[in-house]
Amino acid sequence: AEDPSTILSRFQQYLQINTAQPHPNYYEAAEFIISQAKLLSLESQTLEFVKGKPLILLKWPGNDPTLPSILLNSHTDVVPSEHHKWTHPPFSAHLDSTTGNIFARGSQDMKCVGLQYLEAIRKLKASGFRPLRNLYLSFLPDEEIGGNDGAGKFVDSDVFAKMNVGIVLDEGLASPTDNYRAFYGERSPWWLVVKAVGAPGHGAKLYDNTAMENLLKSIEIIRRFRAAQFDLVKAGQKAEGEVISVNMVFLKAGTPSPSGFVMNLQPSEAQAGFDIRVPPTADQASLERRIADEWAPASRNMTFEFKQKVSVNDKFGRPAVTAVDSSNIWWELFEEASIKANARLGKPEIFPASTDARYFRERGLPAIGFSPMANTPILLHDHNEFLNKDEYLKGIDVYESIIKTYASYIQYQRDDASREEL
Ligand code: MET
Ligand SMILES: [Zn+2]
Ligand SMILES: [Zn+2]
Repeated sequence: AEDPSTILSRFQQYLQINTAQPHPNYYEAAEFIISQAKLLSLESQTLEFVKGKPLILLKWPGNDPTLPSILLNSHTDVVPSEHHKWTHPPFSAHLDSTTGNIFARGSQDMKCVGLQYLEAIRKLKASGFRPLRNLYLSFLPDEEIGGNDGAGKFVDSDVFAKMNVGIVLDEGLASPTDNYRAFYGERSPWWLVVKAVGAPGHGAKLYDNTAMENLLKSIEIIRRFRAAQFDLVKAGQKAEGEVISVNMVFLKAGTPSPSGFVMNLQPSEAQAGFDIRVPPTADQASLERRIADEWAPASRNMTFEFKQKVSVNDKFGRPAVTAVDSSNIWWELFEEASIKANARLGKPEIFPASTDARYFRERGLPAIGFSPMANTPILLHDHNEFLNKDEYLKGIDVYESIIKTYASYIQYQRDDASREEL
């Protein structure tokens, strides 16, 4: 077997490529991935649906290419970081020799997963394994800024249609406990801007219907809603992914002046932005009504606009979730493979944020969110994001088991039923 330090140094190499938004070095990442693919004799292809945003597609052909394929997805971009607030620079991929923790932006979200797929394939190849069905790996751009130019374009492409994908694996979250976490759905992002207008006037005058007052009423109502949702989580009645979250992310109002803002003028416009995440089981229409009637009512001189509004339903009008019971053979195989790898899974969950998996589920494809990181604090998008080297190495074995199980599964007629209706 290969020396773990060689495996880890490849991970570090990938982490050292600065693919932070808003200017990810996509081409350097692409070059690295393609060079790794070559060493593994995988077919590779660069797709540039949007200029400057390359998508890398790798293929390990199966013995029976007519069977639905497996897609192992990851994204190459990462979120920005405040370098000076980190103990080790975010692109140093520093390996702490005492703890074995590897510090880097992307160590959890989600360069770990992208390379673990490749390392698992390396091991399978070394053992002489041959996949029965086609196995694809996609390394997508754009995830952290919405995915429209990455996953969005990919799922609409002819290339994707020809791949005949049967199951997608995408990212999950770290787990602070011994159990790994698996996700069968995710909350839909609704990015809402509410705007108030009102009569401008002297800063000393008390009068009704100012823009500020109108906006503040909305903010109060939204805060009450937020608190009620949060209470359900705090009381243990609902998981994080099962409530509607709403967080104010900006406030904008006032008349600028050289020294800051004009202090004796009540502005005629004010706005606030909210990041709302809606569970797939939520009543979308009722939330829409709530926004129009209570959060931004025309009667209070308010308007609203969505910067992003992803439907909670798939293209068939059903909640965009993947079945995690015996009706979904891919879920059963996933569980079976985890047991074989000695990986304990918690109860499947709704991912509280958003991933590219939504683009696949929206098309009715089953997708499982999974990042094998147990005993790990959740640090995605945080300072000092890290992954322990042993967790990383263990994750490779878990993927080895999953890929082997998926790629050797022979689809019997019995199991075709659930796919057929797709
Ligand atoms: N993954 C990021 C998030 O959940 C960006 C997704 S685009 C809505 O915020
Ligand atoms: Zn992220
Ligand atoms: Zn991610």
